[in-house]
Amino acid sequence: MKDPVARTASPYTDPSVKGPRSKLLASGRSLAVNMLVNSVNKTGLHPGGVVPHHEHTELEEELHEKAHIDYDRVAIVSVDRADRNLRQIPNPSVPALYEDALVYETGTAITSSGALSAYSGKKTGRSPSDKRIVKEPTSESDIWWGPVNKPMAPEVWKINRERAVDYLNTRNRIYVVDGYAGWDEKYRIKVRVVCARAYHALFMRNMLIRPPREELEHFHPDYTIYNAGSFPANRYTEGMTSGTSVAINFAEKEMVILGTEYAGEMKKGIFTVMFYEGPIKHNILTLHSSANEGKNGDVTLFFGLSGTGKTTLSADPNRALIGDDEHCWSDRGVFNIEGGCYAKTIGLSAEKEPDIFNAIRFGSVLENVIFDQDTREVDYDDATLTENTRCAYPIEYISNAKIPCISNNHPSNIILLTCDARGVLPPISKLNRAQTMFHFISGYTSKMAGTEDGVLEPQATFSSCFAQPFLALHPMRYAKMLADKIQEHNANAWLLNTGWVGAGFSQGGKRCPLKYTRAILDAIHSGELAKVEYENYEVFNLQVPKSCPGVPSELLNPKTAWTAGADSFDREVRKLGTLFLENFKKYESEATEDVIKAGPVI
Ligand SMILES: Nc1ncnc2c1ncn2[C@@H]1O[C@H](COP(=O)(O)OP(=O)(O)O)[C@@H](O)[C@H]1O
Ligand SMILES: C=C(OP(=O)(O)O)C(=O)O
Ligand SMILES: [Mn+2]
Repeated sequence: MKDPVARTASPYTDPSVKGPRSKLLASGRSLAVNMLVNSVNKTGLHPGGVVPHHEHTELEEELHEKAHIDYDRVAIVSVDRADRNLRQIPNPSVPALYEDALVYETGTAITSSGALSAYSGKKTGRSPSDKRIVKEPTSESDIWWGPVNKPMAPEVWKINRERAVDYLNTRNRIYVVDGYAGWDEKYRIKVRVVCARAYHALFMRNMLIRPPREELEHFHPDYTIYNAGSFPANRYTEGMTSGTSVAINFAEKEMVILGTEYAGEMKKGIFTVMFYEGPIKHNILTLHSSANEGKNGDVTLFFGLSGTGKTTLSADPNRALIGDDEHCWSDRGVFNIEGGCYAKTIGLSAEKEPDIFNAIRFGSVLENVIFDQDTREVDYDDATLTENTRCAYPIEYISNAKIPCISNNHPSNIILLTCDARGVLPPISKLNRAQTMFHFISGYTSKMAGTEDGVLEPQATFSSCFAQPFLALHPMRYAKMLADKIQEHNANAWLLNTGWVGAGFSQGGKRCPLKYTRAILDAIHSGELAKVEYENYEVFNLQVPKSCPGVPSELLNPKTAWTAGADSFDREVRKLGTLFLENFKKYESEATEDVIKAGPVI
């Protein structure tokens, strides 16, 4: 008999739901072809939601009927773990999650290196415009309201929460994963994830810190995530602008996900919780950065938006990995928030990124990759489904990870990563205090295709603290904390452009080869780069080295590196400089004079 759990609402995860994908699967074509056609032909899907409207009405009626018959099940998910006909699987093992994912989630498979390959359906990146914070008295006056944190009325929260819980309760199997966020016991929060897909459960098992078995027995979560991502929000619910909704309620300490199966929403949701609780409760600074530690215990932080190189550059054979994405800086040092890494896999190769390549094995979750049906070899160059192909693995899969992921030392080097598709910012510049604050508050990068829904080509973006989509409080609050910490601990700061050199993306330049970026980092860590001669880079007034071991000197100054003509160079420099100045206007009233003056001069 067919297990009723397979009756999920998404044509991506259920062949019995009529949709483009199920028809293709029935036709017996290879997965790669199905995926290819499917990614092009999404016309059967409602533009705003995961499920075509005509398909979900029938399903919804059924769900409502069930909910009325057995309404007290709502409480089962939220309070009571007892099994009343419903299979709740608390903290399943990795093999058990593999088995369930393979049986109940169409398209899921084991790849040749032993990783679990899963598909997130229509959403293959985060949906920042569908993120909401519940407006309630305990957090209202602290939250930085605006385009990042849009308010959700408590009534709407209740509707969405109940919709998610009802949906989860109609599943024959739901998974409960418990873990910690934060390696420092003093500051960590206990997180519970309740979800319908084994893929999501394994993802969060990898990304949270895995408690010892005995600590799971009496685990009382601080925060609970209800992930009903394969079921949409009701677009007619007030305030819903699409079928996707990602909402956080700081008073209830809950998060509800509807209408997106992209697993990254969960980890970044917890990150927002840490951006809220860190400064408010503990006076610690939450950072969108990776971190690693040298043999002498010197810590480097790599701040940067998605795609700038946090994950890639923090995995360094000469340095112990503390974490690849989310950290806190307390008065005791730096700790990782997560128990795993979430690496981009597009273009991945064993030669260029051996640590990450070797981490893709049994227990790792590959997301939205294409693999050969016969050999199960993954084609990491295939972006058919998305540029944002990913792998989530436990941090101990990186052989030189530092476990516990915490350092009692304060950072010696602060690296602000940017991926400038204009080729205007130098590959490396040394920053003084004021420049560090200017660039941290500005948070410039070129957003590349992939991680966020709808971004298809490089877009100049300014994202304060290199973390705007995740900030809970006003950016200046974090910036001031950073300034104090840098001052107190006397850290060096650098601006490192992992983006285009020689010319911009639109003039046919190319991205700085990874080997040069790594050589720059080696020179920073060995202390050599601090000793070379520097020159001033006009307009931006950045100090750039005249030489760096392992890097062709002509690449170091964009003016000498530029191959597309002096006119276009001047134009691009001015354009980017102007964008910086315009963006900074909104912070001028709160920034000090020296920081305002540290920007470009045109
Ligand atoms: N010079 C470079 N430095 C860092 N990453 C680079 C460079 N050139 C290409 N890349 C690629 O850019 C991507 C950087 O992404 P990632 O490290 O995941 O960023 P983040 O963790 O900040 O989101 C990787 O796919 C990496 O292979
Ligand atoms: C998972 C993410 O992190 P990053 O791209 O910074 O690695 C994200 O931004 O969704
Ligand atoms: Mn990353």
